[in-house]
Amino acid sequence: SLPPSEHQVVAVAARDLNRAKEFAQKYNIPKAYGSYEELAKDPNVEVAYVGTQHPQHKAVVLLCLAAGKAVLCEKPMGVNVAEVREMVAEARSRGIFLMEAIWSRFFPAMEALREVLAQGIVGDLRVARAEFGSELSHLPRSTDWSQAGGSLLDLGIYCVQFLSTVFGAQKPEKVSAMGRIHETGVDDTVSVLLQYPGGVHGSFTCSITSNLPNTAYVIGTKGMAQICKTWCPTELVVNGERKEFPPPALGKNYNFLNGSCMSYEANHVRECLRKGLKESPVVPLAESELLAEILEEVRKAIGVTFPQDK
Ligand SMILES: NC(=O)C1=CN([C@@H]2O[C@H](COP(=O)(O)OP(=O)(O)OC[C@H]3O[C@@H](n4cnc5c(N)ncnc54)[C@H](OP(=O)(O)O)[C@@H]3O)[C@@H](O)[C@H]2O)C=CC1
Ligand SMILES: O=C1OC[C@@H](O)[C@H](O)[C@H]1O
Repeated sequence: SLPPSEHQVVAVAARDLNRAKEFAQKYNIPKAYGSYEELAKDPNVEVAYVGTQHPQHKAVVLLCLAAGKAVLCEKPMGVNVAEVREMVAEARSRGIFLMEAIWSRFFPAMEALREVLAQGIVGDLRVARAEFGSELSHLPRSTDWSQAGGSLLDLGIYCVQFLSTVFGAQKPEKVSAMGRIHETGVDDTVSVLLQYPGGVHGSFTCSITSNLPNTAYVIGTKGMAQICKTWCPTELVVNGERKEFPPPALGKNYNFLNGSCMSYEANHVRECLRKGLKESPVVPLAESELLAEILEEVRKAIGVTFPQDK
């Protein structure tokens, strides 16, 4: 969907060559590989987008960094803090660009919200809340404990990143949580309360079995700003005034809502690379580590561990 003079998908890899070929043929991608290693060696690949399931992110990210590729890795970048710190350290030591694909931050509605907050239109902040609950039984990975399933890492991260955006990537002073645990051992539904510096409160609920309203809002001394669809917002309401930001209409089908908006983060990565940046100012690596710390603290509070935590 982006100008070929700026973005070209030059290769795709899967653990199975036939599936990679099938995908390449469907999307007119010149090269298909039967392993991630082969893609990482391809000199035509400048940036690797890692879209494996959560536990496989780290291995593929490290592989691509070692091959000198800039990396855009899907959220959550790691299953736990240790994984994220390892990837961040590797990218920094090699001086190679790495970004966690928190695509929400590149939606025009989120950019508009950041502007509203910067201008003080809702006054001094007091409370922020986010929700992301979606019945995900159609996604086997969502309840697969071996694949670090559950709501926190998959959906809760969007809520935490929203609160972190609102509260300036500050570390919460206190976190308390309660969770409903799925029969497979993953977190099913989790509600979290966070106290940020200055006595301001953040809270969120995430769920893989309940369809929640999925709005996110921030309230200050002069009013309220609210976005629809916490993870892929196309609407911002500020003190009752609604503004729409329709997604690019590309006439294609996507597996997930507002899929055409992934182009926003791809454009951002290109801008960062053209400026010679080694990380994104919008999704800084230190903030990816902070998000992982918060998610891990919540998992500990509700008693959920994954195989990758050993
Ligand atoms: N930004 C967004 O809107 C979205 C982001 N995501 C994120 O993208 C990532 C992928 O999600 P999604 O596309 O739904 O995942 P899928 O279930 O489609 O799996 C993606 C790939 O992961 C690999 N994989 C699957 N199962 C295993 C396994 N057991 N062991 C090793 N590798 C495996 C496969 O790669 P191969 O082809 O090589 O076999 C598969 O193609 C997740 O981290 C998720 O958080 C997901 C949806 C939306
Ligand atoms: O990132 C995501 O956004 C949409 C959800 O349905 C999906 O499971 C999640 O990975």
